[in-house]
Amino acid sequence: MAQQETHGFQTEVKQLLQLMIHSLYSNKEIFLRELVSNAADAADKLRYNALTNDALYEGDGELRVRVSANKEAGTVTIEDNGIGMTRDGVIEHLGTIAKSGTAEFFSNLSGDAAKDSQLIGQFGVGFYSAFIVAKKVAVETRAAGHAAEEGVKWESEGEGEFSVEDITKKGRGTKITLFLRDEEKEFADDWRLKSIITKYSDHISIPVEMWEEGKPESEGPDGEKIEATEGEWKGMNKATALWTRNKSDISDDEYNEFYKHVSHDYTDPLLWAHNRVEGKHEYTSLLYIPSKAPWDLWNRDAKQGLKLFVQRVFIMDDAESFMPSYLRFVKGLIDSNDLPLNVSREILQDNKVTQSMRSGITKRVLSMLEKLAKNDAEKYQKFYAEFGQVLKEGPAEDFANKERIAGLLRFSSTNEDSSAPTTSLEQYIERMKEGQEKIYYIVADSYEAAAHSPHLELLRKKGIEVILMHDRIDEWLVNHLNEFKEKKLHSVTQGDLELGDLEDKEEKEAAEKLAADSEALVKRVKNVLADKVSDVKVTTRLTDTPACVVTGEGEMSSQMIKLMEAAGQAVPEVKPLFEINPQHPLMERLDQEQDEEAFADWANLLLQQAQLSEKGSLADPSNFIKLMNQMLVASLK
Ligand SMILES: Nc1ncnc2c1ncn2[C@@H]1O[C@H](COP(=O)(O)OP(=O)(O)OP(=O)(O)O)[C@@H](O)[C@H]1O
Repeated sequence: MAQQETHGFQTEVKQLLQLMIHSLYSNKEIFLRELVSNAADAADKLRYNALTNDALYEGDGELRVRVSANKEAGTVTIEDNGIGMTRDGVIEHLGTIAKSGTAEFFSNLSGDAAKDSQLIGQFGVGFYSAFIVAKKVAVETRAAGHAAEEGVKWESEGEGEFSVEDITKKGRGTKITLFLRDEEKEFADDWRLKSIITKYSDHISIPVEMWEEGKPESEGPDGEKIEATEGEWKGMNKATALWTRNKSDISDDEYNEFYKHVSHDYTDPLLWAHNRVEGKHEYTSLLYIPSKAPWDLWNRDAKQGLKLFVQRVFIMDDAESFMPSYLRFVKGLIDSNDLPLNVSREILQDNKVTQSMRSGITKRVLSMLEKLAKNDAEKYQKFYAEFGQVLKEGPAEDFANKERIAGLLRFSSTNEDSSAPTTSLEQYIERMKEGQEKIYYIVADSYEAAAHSPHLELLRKKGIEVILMHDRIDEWLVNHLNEFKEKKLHSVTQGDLELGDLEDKEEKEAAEKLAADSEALVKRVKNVLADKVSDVKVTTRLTDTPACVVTGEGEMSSQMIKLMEAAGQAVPEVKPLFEINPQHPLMERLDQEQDEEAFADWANLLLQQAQLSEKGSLADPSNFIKLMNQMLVASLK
């Protein structure tokens, strides 16, 4: 059945090909890194499958990849004896992109080559990068364990379609031939290929070989005879698994290249930690923090996790059981000596060894970040800008490490004039006023809304710092983070301000006197707003604003209500507490209003104003405008 078929590429593949050719031209040589990387993965997969079926080796267990060039023909060939592909595999893997969220990713590209090339790099170009330099690519492959006649040849010019055809291929594995574009013929050169391989492939754990021509018999400098040598395939790389080597023998470049191999990322990592752990469980971990967030960081179905090896044998990609979700940006691998070689995802899920390793690895990442924050604040800021939001999921997810995670968080604060998150809770505590016992914070929709909130008036006047939270996740965060270093976190928009010793005796007395003097006003306001508010009180937090609304301690905050409403959830009606500032001219004016109807209008207007400032919207905006206009007309008379 030597049938040849033509297939169309999945739309996203066409887009990827287009974009790649146009945006990665300044970094063409990566095609070799990607293809050698795939060959090494194919060798890993074969080894894994052969664990339970030794026959797959077909008598050839020396896995390697060979790279060669043909100058006359203008071709480069990369050939491996790894797992190979079946006909169905070829059509699936070399015709589609299997990552979830791919279509969405492509719809977000801007069309600006420079910007898109960054994104494409993060997306991972893989096999298709062959078309950066090739006008045509031929893949001949045969899956391990299948008959020689079950080989397949895939061919494409990288435009809309590709063909597949049955062939006979004696050797197992995959041979990829690149027919170079005229302007890329420089790559069909052994020296050029060799220099790229040495740059990119030292960390690859199987030999990457090139053909070395034999030399005829010759004469040495003293006339002695030098024997002829035969041509042979020679390894160009160290070919030992990088993580098994001594740290001191591994260069930064090698760590960087290895990162690109395991992560399919395109940029250098920000940071890594390589450790051999001994004791109850033995394992090696090589953990990387990327410098850029991947495109699918927020995609629920995105693959995450570490590459898992057991006694140096590759077991699986994306082993998610070793890392909590709030550290899902960490890439790298672990190599365990304690897990069985036939371990599966299911077994990993509730396994004592996994749990103990997970706890060790989590702590390792946290200390890596703590060290970075301490030693290189600038680099930490870079990290935080990419992954801070994810880290904020930590306190809710990982109770045992709550305090350490909280220590890694950064916020905007009234201590700074910028929205940049640079304040740590530790710094906040260091700057706390004498007598201050709580960490004050506010959560709002934006930095501006938080920084300009009337709830901060008194605190600002007293020089008390407030943490300004304005990320979507912050409300969720403070729901799970009640204290840090034994200091309670206290919302300035909920319940009493609770200034404790920050208020001196005279202030307290003055406040009590004001409250007593305003009793009548409070009562009148309560009367007219009875069905709209839970209570009316004299404020302790305002100085320049006539009134504000707050929610009670333990009640749902207005920010939480907003989030739930936005998510389309039913929210129980919570009546706010209305706080008035009797010293404000508007309140003084209200106090003197004799006409009860006008008084009610004023009170309603002030309540709606306070709600608008708190929520950014009103349930009945036209009523607000009507009242407002009514007042304006009255003032014109
Ligand atoms: N030399 C090879 N031998 C066997 N299978 C291969 C080989 N090269 C590619 N494949 C198959 O094709 C798939 C797609 O490869 P491709 O390089 O496009 O993506 P990837 O390696 O899965 O991920 P990424 O795009 O992030 O590099 C691989 O997952 C693998 O199944």
